Amino acid sequence: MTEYKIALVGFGGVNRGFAQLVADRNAEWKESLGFTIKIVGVTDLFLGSIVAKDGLDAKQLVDLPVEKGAFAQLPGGNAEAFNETVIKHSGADMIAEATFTNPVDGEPATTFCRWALESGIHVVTTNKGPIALHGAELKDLARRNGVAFEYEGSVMSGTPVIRLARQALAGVGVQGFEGILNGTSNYVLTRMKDGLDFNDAVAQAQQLGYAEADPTADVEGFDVRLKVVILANELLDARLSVSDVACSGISSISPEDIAQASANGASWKLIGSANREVDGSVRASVEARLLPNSHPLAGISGATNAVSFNTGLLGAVTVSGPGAGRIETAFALLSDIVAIHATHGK
Ligand SMILES: NC(=O)c1ccc[n+]([C@@H]2O[C@H](COP(=O)([O-])OP(=O)(O)OC[C@H]3O[C@@H](n4cnc5c(N)ncnc54)[C@H](O)[C@@H]3O)[C@@H](O)[C@H]2O)c1
Ligand SMILES: N[C@@H](CCO)C(=O)O
Repeated sequence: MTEYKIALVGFGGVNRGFAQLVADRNAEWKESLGFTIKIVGVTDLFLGSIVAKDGLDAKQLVDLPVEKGAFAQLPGGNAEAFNETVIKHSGADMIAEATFTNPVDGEPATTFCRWALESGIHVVTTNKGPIALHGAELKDLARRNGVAFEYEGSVMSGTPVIRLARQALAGVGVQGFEGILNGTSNYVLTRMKDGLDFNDAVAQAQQLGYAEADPTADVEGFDVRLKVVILANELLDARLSVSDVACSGISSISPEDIAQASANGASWKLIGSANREVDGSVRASVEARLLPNSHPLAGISGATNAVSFNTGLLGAVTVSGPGAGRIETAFALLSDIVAIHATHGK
């Protein structure tokens, strides 16, 4: 029986959700997936860090209070976040990187991924920064070190998109895509339609664990821009940079705009898209669009996301499911580990 030793880097909503899955389902995974997970280290800027090569009690981790330096309350724990020690020296086979997404330079998460990959440690991550901004370098680093770099949760949370398109749609001829790729902004637009004020709707999305550390990234389209870059580079071989993608958000949409759209049988949606042009180049954008209610994306509500791939052989192929959420995104980490088990399993 395979037992994967994992270190959790960042212990906010997503990795705490992952610890919850481990606490609840490890025994079941032994039967259904052929492996179990042992958490051997955790590090978080706010909570501190802890290493236990014999394994930590996942339930105890889940129940840890969200207080500065809280890991010091556990035997062997420390109030300081010894990120490098936990990543390189906890004895982990893999790290689950889930610190905040930095849309400017992808740091410090990119450095955390490099430390792991250079040390021959697999990386699973839900963080969009390292992939959108340094994806080619990190994939190459993983390949050269014989380890995996998996990031299914970086787009549409636990809903399968990246591996689905990469594997199940291989050969179908993906020409482009358009989608609702941010849970927070779609939740905000939906709640505004119900009559809630913009700021209250954003606060609710934060409460529910959907929003970025700085929700400006959600409502101004920056988060979708990273996801468009990730999908375009992955599926259209586009080699796009963030600066190649024109980007605007939803913050200028007023309650009156939303009411008027409803009266006219239409809905405002934040749409990320990319398409291959006749000359082979890829054009991508993020913008709020007014969709008639007959449009397949118009009825996608709340934190649900959807992406429609324009393919040569099948026409439109649309995937819809949760776009954000702690447990939903923690599942993406599990799906990455399942993929690693299939390709690198012991
Ligand atoms: N929550 C979601 O629905 C969701 C969905 C998909 C992807 N993501 C991405 O997953 C990642 C984690 O999301 P989350 O909701 O858990 O965020 P979060 O803000 O709840 O947790 C992030 C944690 O990282 C820690 N951290 C920040 N800087 C650090 C550093 N330098 N060293 C160590 N720890 C550090 C913070 O203290 C915090 O506890 C983010 O990159 C986010 O964009 C989140
Ligand atoms: N803040 C992001 C998390 C998922 O990437 C969202 O709301 O979609």
